[in-house]
Amino acid sequence: MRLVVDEVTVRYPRADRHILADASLTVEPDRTLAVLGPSGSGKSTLLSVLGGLVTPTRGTARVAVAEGLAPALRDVTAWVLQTVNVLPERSALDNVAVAARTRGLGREESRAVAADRLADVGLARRAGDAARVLSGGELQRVVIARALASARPFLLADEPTGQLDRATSEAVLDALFTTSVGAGVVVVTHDLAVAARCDSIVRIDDGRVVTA
Ligand SMILES: Nc1ncnc2c1ncn2[C@@H]1O[C@H](COP(=O)(O)OP(=O)(O)OP(=O)(O)O)[C@@H](O)[C@H]1O
Repeated sequence: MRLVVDEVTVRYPRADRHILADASLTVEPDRTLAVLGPSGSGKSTLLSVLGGLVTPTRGTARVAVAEGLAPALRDVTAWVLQTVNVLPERSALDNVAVAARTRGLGREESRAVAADRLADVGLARRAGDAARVLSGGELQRVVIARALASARPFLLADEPTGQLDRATSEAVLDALFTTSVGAGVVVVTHDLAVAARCDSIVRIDDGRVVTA
């Protein structure tokens, strides 16, 4: 299974310019891909196209499968966003279990999956703590555990280490890259050190995706 963006142009309603223009990209399973580019160049927009949240004005974005009916982009992607969308009063475990529930798992099974994924990112001992008492780096690992708990084949990470210092950022990236083995991972970043840890790097240049 691959994610394929084919000559996609995106122009937001009432915007006076194209954000993406004939952008093409393939996201491979089991590979990590960094997307670089200046602020406003369309990195998050490209990620939203890959996640099926933004429909291209022209061109296509789709899941390509070897045989059978291709699933929708939304059904094969999970998001690692910055931590604003964590429920602060709920425990780390509850926050992660929510994603397992969306897979149709029952309550107890979801909690068991959540506990496993929190252990994967090194947070087993914080599972019962309310999200609001966790540090920024810990919260970001909760967000990764939540994406992993949804068991989607592709992870879309938008500036996953944007607000973290170097050491914390390294720990978060370790969690992301070691636990996501088997998934295709797309990481939008400004940080060259983050990009250097990925299998390949592209840049958005004047609306197009170019190999960096
Ligand atoms: N829903 C929207 N409607 C109109 N314009 C939008 C919308 N979303 C983004 N834009 C505009 O599209 C451009 C690209 O935004 P995008 O968030 O994709 O860039 P980015 O490269 O991720 O930027 P940053 O690095 O600053 O997060 C910006 O000029 C932004 O204002």
